[in-house]
Amino acid sequence: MDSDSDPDGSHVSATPPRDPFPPPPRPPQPPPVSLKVASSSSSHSKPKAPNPSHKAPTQSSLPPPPSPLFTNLPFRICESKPVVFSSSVSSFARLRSRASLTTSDEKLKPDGADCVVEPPPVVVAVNAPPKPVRRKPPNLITDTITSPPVKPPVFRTTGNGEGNFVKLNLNGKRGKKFPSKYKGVSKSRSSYAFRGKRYKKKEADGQGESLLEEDSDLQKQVEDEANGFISSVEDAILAVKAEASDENLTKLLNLVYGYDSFRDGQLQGIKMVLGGSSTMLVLPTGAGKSLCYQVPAMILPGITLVVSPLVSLMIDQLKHLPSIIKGGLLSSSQRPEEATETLRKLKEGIIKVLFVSPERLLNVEFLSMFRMSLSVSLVVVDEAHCVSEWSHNFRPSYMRLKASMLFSELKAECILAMTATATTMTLQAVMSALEIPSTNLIQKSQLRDNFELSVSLSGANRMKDLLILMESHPYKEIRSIIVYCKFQYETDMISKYLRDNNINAKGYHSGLPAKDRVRIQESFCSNKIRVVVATVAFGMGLDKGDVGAVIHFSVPGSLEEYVQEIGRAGRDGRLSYCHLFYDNETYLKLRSLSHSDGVDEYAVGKFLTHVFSTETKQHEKISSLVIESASLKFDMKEEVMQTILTHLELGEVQYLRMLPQLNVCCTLNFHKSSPNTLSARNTIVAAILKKSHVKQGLYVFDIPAVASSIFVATTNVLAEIQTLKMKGEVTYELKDPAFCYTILKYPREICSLSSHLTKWLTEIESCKVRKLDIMSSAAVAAINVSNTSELSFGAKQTLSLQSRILDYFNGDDKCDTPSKTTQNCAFLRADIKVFLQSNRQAKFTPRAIARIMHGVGSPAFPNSVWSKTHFWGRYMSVDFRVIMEAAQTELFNFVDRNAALAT
Ligand SMILES: Nc1ncnc2c1ncn2[C@@H]1O[C@H](COP(=O)(O)OP(=O)(O)OP(=O)(O)O)[C@@H](O)[C@H]1O
Repeated sequence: MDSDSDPDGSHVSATPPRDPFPPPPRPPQPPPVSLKVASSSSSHSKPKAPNPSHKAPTQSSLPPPPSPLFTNLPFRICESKPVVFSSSVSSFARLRSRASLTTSDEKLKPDGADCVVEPPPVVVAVNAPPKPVRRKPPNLITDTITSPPVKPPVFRTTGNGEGNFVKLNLNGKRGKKFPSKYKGVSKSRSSYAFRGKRYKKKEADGQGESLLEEDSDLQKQVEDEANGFISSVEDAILAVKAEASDENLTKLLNLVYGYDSFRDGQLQGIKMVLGGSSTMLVLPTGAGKSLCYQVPAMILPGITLVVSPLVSLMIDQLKHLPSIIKGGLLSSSQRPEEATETLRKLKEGIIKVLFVSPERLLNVEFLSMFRMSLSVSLVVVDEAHCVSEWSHNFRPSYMRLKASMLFSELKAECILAMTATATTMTLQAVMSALEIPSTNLIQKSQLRDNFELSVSLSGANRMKDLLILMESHPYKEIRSIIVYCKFQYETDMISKYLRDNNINAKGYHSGLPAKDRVRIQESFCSNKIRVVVATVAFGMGLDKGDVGAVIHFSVPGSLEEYVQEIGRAGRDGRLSYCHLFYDNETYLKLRSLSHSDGVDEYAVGKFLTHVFSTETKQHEKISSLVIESASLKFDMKEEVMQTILTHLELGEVQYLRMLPQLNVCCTLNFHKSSPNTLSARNTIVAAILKKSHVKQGLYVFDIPAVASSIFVATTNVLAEIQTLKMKGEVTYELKDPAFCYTILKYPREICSLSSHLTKWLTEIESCKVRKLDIMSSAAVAAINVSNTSELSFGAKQTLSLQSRILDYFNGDDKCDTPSKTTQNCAFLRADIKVFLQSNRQAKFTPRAIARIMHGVGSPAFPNSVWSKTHFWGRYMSVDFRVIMEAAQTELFNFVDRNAALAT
């Protein structure tokens, strides 16, 4: 970790916060002692009521904090003339030199005396008119005023620490001691340790005994404090159980989290859940949605299951659970021992909140465990927009989270779906899948109002523009910054460029080893790294309060993505800066990439024929589809095939049932007994011998085929060969990851099914493109805001983007936005003709040709091969559909010409 910090970084982290009246820090946590432990203890010393004078000063009780005005944007990003899409865009550097002429910047520094910012006159709350907001100043590195000391309340530990995360040893630091149960009471502990040293010396002086007594007094005091804390939490829980009043809930909140009041929407959500009503909760990023399931989890009798799309997100959420709530995690990427340990704790009733991936949740064994012995009070669907194919982040596995399944299989009593970014259409889809009545929607503004949003038009000099931005006020003073890019290579390139220019930056993307990613995130959170240059892989669920700026190096794929990413900034409520570099080339590149998941009816038909082709139409037979070869054969990405299969399982007709993914090809080597001897006493080995072919003395077979032939599950076959391996009888190797499924019903005709599926997938593809167009048009509109009224250019850009975002989330996102692609091109057809003639050996579809013309690879036409063609990416600016139509015509002509030549 040390290698990540450099002199620049340590300077950044050492600088005290600028704000003389900082918002209360995340309150200290109580000692990590579970309710279960507490209930066995009878001697509770009642806690002292937290002394109000010990609380951190709240915003309302203090003079208004200094805050910059909108007009303090450091530069005028662009003149208010319409954007012209050409490569010769105005450079940011030139724009900045124009900006330096505006004098207001100098006068209105963000740390300047008590200026209170009036909020922009835009409705930011759906249900409420805009209120004047007192903005907190941004987090800056040049702060010189130290914060007033904040005395922690008595029973809470300092910081949230590692909480449950460490106890479950999820960080993999095996061999390290678990932190002390009373780790939180750090002061007492350290003085205890110190005294331990003194004790040795004093012992010699004959004073050891009295010190020993003193130490045990301290230990007792710590234990009493912990017990007292638990006792008061238990009392507060009992009070809420008796009456879930605002007062009782607020008491519990204060006790466990140290917060004085609930934020907008929290109390409403908690009460709905406690009342057993399934609820859809839409609150902005950083609004505190997690609290809406954590508080009920303390009250409700059964387990709270939290379904999350990403393991990193789950780990983060587990880490942030208050220590009083015992949590656990189950995901498919876990080691078996970890999963076993979590399951044990679940069965013993130790775990109250279980984070689980959707795949794991729907695992047959998992479901049966719940059915048999565990009761689920609440199922939380986090990032619930993933349920809908109309969201920016659709996950096929989330499609399985249907209310019918959650209620019938898990016997869940209530569902809480949460998101910060969902359009009306997405919300409808989510609520319908989860059977949440429209009356149970709690929706607040989907955008916080502490962002200063800006956009500039950029071009070939984007890196330079970024550097200029980061070296100008206020960015140069901001302590923590995230720069979002679209491509992995950009993160390395830009972070290096920034480092070369003395900015402490690190690149982050999903291609990095997990331990490096964890290290970078930790270094960023502890301010050892100032700037993280990341792809979308960074930040989901990241709750670092003092991120002062988010910069988009490239246009995001949708307004949802933009809102999620800027949502990492200003989570402490302070004013934060979000700048977006818009460039036409990236927009076109992303638009092309939006077509990479598209499919044709022809390919879907071929795929379905394969899925439903079994020698004998045998029901309950386990079929498999080897991912790599199928992907090549049908020219479809793995996710697309998974989406189709999931639809076949969960659509109006259930054609099949998905089984866990598996490496299906097994190569077996017999070592001790001969294969025939073993098969005589083992039915699975007998079936293996029947279904294998022998290659160089090794038996090669398909696991699902063997399992089907003797009517057992694939897991039984795997378990058996594993047992034989333990006995030294065999060794084996597995390969070919595959989708496995059992057919329940054969479609009457493949044609109409493939046409129906293609229509659905094409709508999803168009939805993706439309989202990018809407994002792009919002950015361009902000660049083009006129600068005639008294509002500053920065304020106008903020207003422009805010209103676009809110309109989008509240309105009809199906409306068409004019595309910036060209609809025709004189040489297109002639070029396609030449392309076909020079690649006679390949079998193209119109889509494959359009992808090549757009410079987008696919499984059957990979970049590595096709980027060498002269036409690669040549028609990126021409609408994809226009190219497909031209390609179709030319393909027909090509076939006709060849047929004519042949006759
Ligand atoms: N009532 C409250 N008062 C003060 N702080 C709060 C309150 N509720 C939550 N918080 C704090 O707000 C921060 C953000 O909470 P949380 O991570 O739950 O947000 P979120 O809505 O899930 O955001 P995202 O959608 O971006 O993940 C946390 O640090 C949390 O402790």
